[in-house]
Amino acid sequence: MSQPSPASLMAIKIVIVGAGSVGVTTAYALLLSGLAADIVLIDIDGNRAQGEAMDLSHAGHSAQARVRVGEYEDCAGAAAVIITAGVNQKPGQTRMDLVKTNYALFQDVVPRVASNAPETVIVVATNPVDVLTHAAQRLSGFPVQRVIGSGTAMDTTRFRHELGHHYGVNPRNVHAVIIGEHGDSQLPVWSLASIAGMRLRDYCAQKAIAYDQDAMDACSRRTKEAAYEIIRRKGKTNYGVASVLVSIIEPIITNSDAIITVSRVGTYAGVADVALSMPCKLNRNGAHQDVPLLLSESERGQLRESALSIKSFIDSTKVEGV
Ligand SMILES: NC(=O)C1=CN([C@@H]2O[C@H](COP(=O)(O)OP(=O)(O)OC[C@H]3O[C@@H](n4cnc5c(N)ncnc54)[C@H](O)[C@@H]3O)[C@@H](O)[C@H]2O)C=CC1
Ligand SMILES: CC(=O)C(=O)O
Repeated sequence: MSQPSPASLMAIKIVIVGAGSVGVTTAYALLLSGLAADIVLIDIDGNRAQGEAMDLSHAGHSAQARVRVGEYEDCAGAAAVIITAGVNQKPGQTRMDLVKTNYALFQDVVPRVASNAPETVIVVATNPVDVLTHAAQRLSGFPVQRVIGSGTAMDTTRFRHELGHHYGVNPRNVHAVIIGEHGDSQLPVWSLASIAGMRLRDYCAQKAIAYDQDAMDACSRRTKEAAYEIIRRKGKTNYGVASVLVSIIEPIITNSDAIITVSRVGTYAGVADVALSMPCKLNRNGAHQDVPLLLSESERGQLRESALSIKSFIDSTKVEGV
């Protein structure tokens, strides 16, 4: 697969549905990345979106790149459509508390995206992201690989940050993933976590330091609770997710086969027709699960619990006939 030239990158259009906090921070990060020439914001509050687009336009560092307000017809020809529209958590709420409101919104938004951009890749950020990734796939009728939830890419970033801080290494050089739900039933894959090609216990042995299980548990606990802690203090999260969304968009645009933990519809630990996060290969055709992750028995059990939990919320949206 060939990489697009800088000239063809400049023809790339990305649409962001939802010009709230996550949407505009993502537009800003995308603009500064230089990956897209045409960034289109769609929001029910057209006036505010217009103001955001005007402000963002002045932040571009390329005369060719622009940010503008659009309608659903502008999704035509987009390399990806990112959906960030919807209510966010208030302090103390879980992501699943948002399901009813945001599912209803997806019933309106997704068919309009899909009918105008039948070849695009949909990237879902709205919470609860796994349930809504499943909804977006069903409502769009797209193949599963072309509907991606940002999923635990966010949690994996936080987890690597925690481990990198603990071991004193750059988080980019920590190979460790969070899988399952982008939410309370997520799980760290300790059996595969490594630094410098060594599993964590071997890394500690080689460094002649103790492997501290309590410290590791604290890293995964802080990862799981990060959004709650941030929302308790500032009412929302936006910078981390914007950066993660750009890292998901980049391999779609550049067709570069990056491996990222994103959410996708599939069968996981024996639970069929559910969306959750596993490491996927990302390219212009979406997210591909080529190789099943080698999990320990207990990790597989936890993954099944996570899948069943998400599935129960997916089923609740079906029961209500929405
Ligand atoms: N996946 C992740 O890691 C993260 C997900 N989120 C989620 O992203 C979503 C958005 O969060 P924020 O940007 O903070 O909320 P926000 O309230 O700042 O923005 C939401 C935007 O959606 C727009 N909107 C509402 N209904 C719409 C419709 N029918 N069509 C088009 N636009 C519509 C609103 O006008 C508003 O501009 C929430 O569900 C939140 O939980 C937030 C942070 C991280
Ligand atoms: C809000 C949310 O889902 C997050 O920051 O992880």
